[in-house]
Amino acid sequence: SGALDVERIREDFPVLDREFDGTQLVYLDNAATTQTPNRVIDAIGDYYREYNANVHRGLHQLSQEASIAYEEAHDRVAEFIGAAGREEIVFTKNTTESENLVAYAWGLRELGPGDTVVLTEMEHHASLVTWQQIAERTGADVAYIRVDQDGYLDMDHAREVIDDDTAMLSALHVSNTLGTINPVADLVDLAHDHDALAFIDGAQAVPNRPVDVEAIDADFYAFSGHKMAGPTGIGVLYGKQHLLESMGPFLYGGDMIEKVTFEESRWNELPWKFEAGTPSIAQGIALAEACDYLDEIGMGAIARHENELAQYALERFAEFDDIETFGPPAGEERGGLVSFNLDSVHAHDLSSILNDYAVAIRAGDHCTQPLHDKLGVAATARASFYVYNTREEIDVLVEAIDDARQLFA
Ligand SMILES: Cc1ncc(COP(=O)(O)O)c(CN[C@@H]2CONC2=O)c1O
Repeated sequence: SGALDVERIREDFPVLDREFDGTQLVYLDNAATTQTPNRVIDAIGDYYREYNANVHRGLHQLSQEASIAYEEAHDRVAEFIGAAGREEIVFTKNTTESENLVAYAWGLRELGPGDTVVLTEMEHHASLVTWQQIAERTGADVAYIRVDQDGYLDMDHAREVIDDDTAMLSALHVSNTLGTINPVADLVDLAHDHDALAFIDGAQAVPNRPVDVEAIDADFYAFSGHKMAGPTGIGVLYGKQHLLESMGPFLYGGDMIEKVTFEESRWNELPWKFEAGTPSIAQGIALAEACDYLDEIGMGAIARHENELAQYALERFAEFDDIETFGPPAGEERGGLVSFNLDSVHAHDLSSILNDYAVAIRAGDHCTQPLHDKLGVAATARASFYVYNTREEIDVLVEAIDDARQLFA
């Protein structure tokens, strides 16, 4: 579809009308969390107002309605990412829990001395720390695919690092710090060439661009609802059915069982085996609504819009010789974010000054401390864009940065 009708889209997001001391909010922290459209907010309200009940088919009408809506939300998410069906869609709390589920339920049992988990230098702590810990517990090793000076994965190094000792590759689809879009299908092929599994962290991809997990051929794929116009408290783990069937549960308790005796327990069918206890029912139902909302805009159009804004931000930043930007060079496609530093002002100071102008960005390490060490910076400022952002908002950001520059001159 064509360009986004941003003005019309903005009407769906009440929070964008916020003003601080008469200054209109400019929300540019979407890689951290996106705002929530009325339709998604209403989906949550409707659940609690009209059919709040515990799920897994209690024998009364409300529970039937809640169960069906919650289960069908899995079908909708499967369709959104090109998965076969609900058996491959586990609802978790967030991307982090999805990563931990695989690390514990697959890694603890399958990894041992001599095995290697291959990560990338740009990994988010959700995967990097998780696999680092599981490797330590199992005696496995961890290796990192290098990132080059333009913020791209060094694929020659990837071909070297991924070898017959590799048991698992865990890689970002899109970097939340660099904006780099990784060649995930090629990475998965490399892992499969060496009989390794591949886990793709899609937290910054599913919300922002078309994702087809079967085309990528990922064994596992994770993302969060709150980064795709959905609520917090809901994340997704996609897993190939035969792998999820072969894995033991991650969390134990009610709903994830089929039969329990004093001697033993048998597990429920997929995906419920991995959904112990009362799930985030309203959030799961609202996530399906978010999928509808985004599909109506068009994921391809969203990716183009975000890249255009990122390129415009790079263009504006390039007007100043004291702004260093990170990630792929201007003109090369990237995710909808730009991390940058202003020479004379620490990212934290810049972020708090921008807040005085009602401009919301994020400053820090973005849960990629090893990458920041490699970049030689303690922190970066990051502007990240979504469907409701405009070029004019980037102009406001640049003007506010200029005021900050004067303040510290
Ligand atoms: C690439 C990536 N992986 C995993 C996560 C973890 O997601 P959850 O917090 O939903 O488990 C994030 C969150 N992004 C962080 C959160 O804030 N700012 C960021 O860039 C992320 O960007």
